[in-house]
Amino acid sequence: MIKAIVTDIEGTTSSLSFVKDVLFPYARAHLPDFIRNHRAQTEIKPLLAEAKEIAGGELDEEALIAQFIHWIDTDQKLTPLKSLQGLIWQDGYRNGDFTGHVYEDAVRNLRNWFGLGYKLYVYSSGSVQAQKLLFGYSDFGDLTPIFSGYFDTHIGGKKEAISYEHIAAELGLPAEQILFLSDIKDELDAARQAGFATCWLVREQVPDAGAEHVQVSDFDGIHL
Ligand SMILES: CSCCC(=O)C(=O)COP(=O)(O)O
Ligand SMILES: [Mg+2]
Repeated sequence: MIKAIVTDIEGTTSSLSFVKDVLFPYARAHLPDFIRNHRAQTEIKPLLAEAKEIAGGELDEEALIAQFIHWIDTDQKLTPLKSLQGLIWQDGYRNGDFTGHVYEDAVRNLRNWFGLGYKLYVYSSGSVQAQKLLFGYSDFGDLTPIFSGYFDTHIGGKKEAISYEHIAAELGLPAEQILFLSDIKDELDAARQAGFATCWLVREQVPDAGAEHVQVSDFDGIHL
């Protein structure tokens, strides 16, 4: 019996296009000045140091900026990049440059499940701050009250079964009582390996006849 639902964001609650065509370009455009203006701040310094370590070289500031831009362009799910993006997007949301895209069917069903007593969580490669911003400044207003918690790459990569084991431990629930929603098969495979129930959102994809996961075209197809 499902007691909690953990949802991915990009491609699941929210469109790929919002992330790729709105969020990533905004971060790409503002990242150079953001680093130049905030490099000495206590919140930023460790992110820059971690990024340099991942890049594996003694990068000066401009080379580091170029490295970050390359990581954005190649959609790398690296924790310091994701944290930095969250900080940059904060201004965009607060200034009203954009609101967080969430599909209507996702909002309606998440609200319904919340009302029925299911615990709702988010697990995304985007930082916890970025997740809270997207749902806090969503097209449907502030959706954060319906969520009980958020997980990002600090708990581990989304294609690693151990990450889902850690999430189940944090939730204090047996894995089989947790439903994971995602648009990426490798993530669903990892969750299934950890014992989670899974559901594959195939909104903009062709369904895969051979897949082990339940496939739905939107949240209306999910039956708990
Ligand atoms: C949290 S909003 C930005 C989404 C993002 O940066 C990203 O990498 C999407 O990853 P997801 O795990 O939600 O597919
Ligand atoms: Mg996704």
